Amino acid sequence: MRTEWQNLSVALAYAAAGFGTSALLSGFSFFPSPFWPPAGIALAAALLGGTRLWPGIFAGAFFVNWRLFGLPLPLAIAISVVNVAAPVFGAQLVRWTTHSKLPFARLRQVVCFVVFGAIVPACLAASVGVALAVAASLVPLKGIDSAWWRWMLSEAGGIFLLGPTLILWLAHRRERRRRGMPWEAAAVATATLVFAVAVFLGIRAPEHPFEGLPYLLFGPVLWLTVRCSLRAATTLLSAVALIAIGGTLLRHGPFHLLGNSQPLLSVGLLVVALGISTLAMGALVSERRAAEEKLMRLNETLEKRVAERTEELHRRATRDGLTGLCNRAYFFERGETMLADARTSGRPLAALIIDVDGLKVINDSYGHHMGDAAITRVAEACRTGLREGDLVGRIGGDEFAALLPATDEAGARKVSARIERTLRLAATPGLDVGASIGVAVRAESDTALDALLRRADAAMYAEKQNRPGAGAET
Ligand SMILES: Nc1nc2c(ncn2[C@@H]2O[C@H](COP(=O)(O)OP(=O)(O)OP(=O)(O)O)[C@@H](O)[C@H]2O)c(=O)[nH]1
Repeated sequence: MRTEWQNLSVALAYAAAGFGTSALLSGFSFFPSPFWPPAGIALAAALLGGTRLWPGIFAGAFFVNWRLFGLPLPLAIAISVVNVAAPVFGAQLVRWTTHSKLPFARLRQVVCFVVFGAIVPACLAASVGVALAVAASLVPLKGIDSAWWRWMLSEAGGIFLLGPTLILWLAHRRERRRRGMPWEAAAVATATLVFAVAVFLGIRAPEHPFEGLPYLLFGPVLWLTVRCSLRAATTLLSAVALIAIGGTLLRHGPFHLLGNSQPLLSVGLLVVALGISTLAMGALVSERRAAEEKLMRLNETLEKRVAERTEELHRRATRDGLTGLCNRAYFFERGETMLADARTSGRPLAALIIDVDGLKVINDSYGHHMGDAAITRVAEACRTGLREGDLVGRIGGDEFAALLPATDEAGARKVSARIERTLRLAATPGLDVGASIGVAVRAESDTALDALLRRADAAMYAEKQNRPGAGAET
């Protein structure tokens, strides 16, 4: 059902554009028309709808050729077939070569659109159309080349007049907006339209000061392309082109100064040149944005990796690889700070030295992996036995140290007992690990951590002497 409605819309749009064009151009010889906007409608339909919209294009073209131009039925059918075949073929070529219905994001796509979507269909339509017109004696043999150029340029002009604008509006692609952009677009578009009206409608041809004025239009149209959006730029281009056509038909505007007999073809050339420049510039802007976005994503990934690596390096520099506790260097670095804080505040600070019992025996009897497991178990017991805010580290092969802020000797002994109990509870068949723990508390004379730890070490040694035989069991 949707396809039928779309075909009907295409047919009506094509017929209305053909009707409007022929009404506008009634003062000119209409065959071939010097400007053909329905070609833009046909290309947009073929590009967005694919081959399924050919009946709509054919119906619109047939109405125009038969009823409006009054061509004999066979010629009307033949030219309508050309009117369908050229855009459908061109659109298929564009889709094959760009893999897109919206071929304006890359410069390569724009080149494909210009060549396959505009030049190829325009040349195809002009060649077959003029041949048919000559065969039907509508165009004299000696006027074949001018008819061909006129037909070709009118198709190409029609395509650039409406094609990209229709495609961009009908594709419903959401465009990224910048703050303030609508105001900027409105201001530039209004100024440009006023300028176009002044140049093409305001001044009659003989009084026109300068035939090059229309080329100033490149500025604002390209401005909109770069600063706002391609859709805004092509819409402005379509509006300016309609003003230029209207003014030129009324014998106003600068193109009558050129002394050529086909001023509308000059309008057509202007529209084609403006259209190609706008699409090319739009593609360059879109490519630059895509590159910037890619760079931003790369940057984010890189920053994430650097943060991860930094964290990893910090972990390796400060942590013991086997137990995950602070390593010796980091324990001393943080421990000195804790001692300094305790000295400043006058609060107690307790130190524990925890030494694994009989690790050598475990290693020798059961292998180093069991020795490692014993070390890990003691580390785990220390971790669970301590509070948050305490500091614990592995400062030697089988030796751990802990600093307990705001803790006196009695408190430290409780912690020591807790660690020993945890170790006893963790005993498993095959691995019974014990540890000797020495306790010391900060003295006023302790200016460095070493002194405090040495006293705790001596206490641990004394403890170890009292409980010989700690080690492994099977
Ligand atoms: N498996 C393993 N063994 C280690 C590691 N670091 C040190 N050791 C070993 O631990 C043992 C420590 O020996 P000692 O200082 O005599 O201590 P011990 O055997 O526990 O004896 P006591 O402390 O008197 O109970 C040595 O054999 C070291 O090789 C380690 O990371 N893994």
